[in-house]
Amino acid sequence: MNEEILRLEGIEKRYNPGRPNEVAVLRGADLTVGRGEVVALVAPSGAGKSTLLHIAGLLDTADRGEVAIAGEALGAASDRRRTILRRQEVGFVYQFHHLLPEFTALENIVLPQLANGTARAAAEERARALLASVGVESRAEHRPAALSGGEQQRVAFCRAMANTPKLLLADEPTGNLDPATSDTVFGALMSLVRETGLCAVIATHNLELASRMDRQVRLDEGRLVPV
Ligand SMILES: Nc1ncnc2c1ncn2[C@@H]1O[C@H](COP(=O)(O)OP(=O)(O)OP(=O)(O)O)[C@@H](O)[C@H]1O
Repeated sequence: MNEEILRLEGIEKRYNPGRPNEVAVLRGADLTVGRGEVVALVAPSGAGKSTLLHIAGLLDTADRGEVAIAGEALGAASDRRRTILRRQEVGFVYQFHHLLPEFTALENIVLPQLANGTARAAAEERARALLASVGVESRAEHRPAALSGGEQQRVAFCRAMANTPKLLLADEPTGNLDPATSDTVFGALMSLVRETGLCAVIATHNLELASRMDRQVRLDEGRLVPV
């Protein structure tokens, strides 16, 4: 395997522990993904895909188990360290774009870079290059509401890539698009990922899209098994 970018080991997660509505979602999930590798995460609705991605992306914590990003084990890391790593090394894409409605496409990609300490001119240059790489450079000055669903999602990919993360996590990134648009937009995402040599974990219900990734894993009773 290439350099290890993401390692999940023995991840356990319950919601509402000790209550009648307790649900043990993850029960010892293991996954290791290397640089340049794209893994499809497939599972029925409610199996825990979002929970797993949130833990992998340091948005949530596991009850047990270890998360390591780019070789750094985060079990004992401070909240501050987790926030820095999340901002610098992880990009997220969701089913719905979550772009800031009052800002243009360009600004939506510039802002995370400014928050990360990049100078404005460099941030704008990178944002324009990213938009061009997914074919929406002509939409740079539009606000999200003036973009089609497929364009919004491409801009969301660019935002996820804004700070040149090592790890991209995507939760049903084309789940809200019609099949033809989903296909084109997924193609744009894959080219962007391939060009940058990113490591990616992409949750999808779409088995055809899953088959276009390097390998597939399935969540089965809280554990990850190869497909
Ligand atoms: N904050 C929470 N509190 C209680 N239960 C939760 C919480 N978040 C998720 N769950 C439950 O945990 C289980 C896994 O949820 P999760 O969203 O991770 O699944 P998923 O595989 O991503 O589903 P989908 O494909 O429908 O998005 C579900 O049964 C869900 O109801």
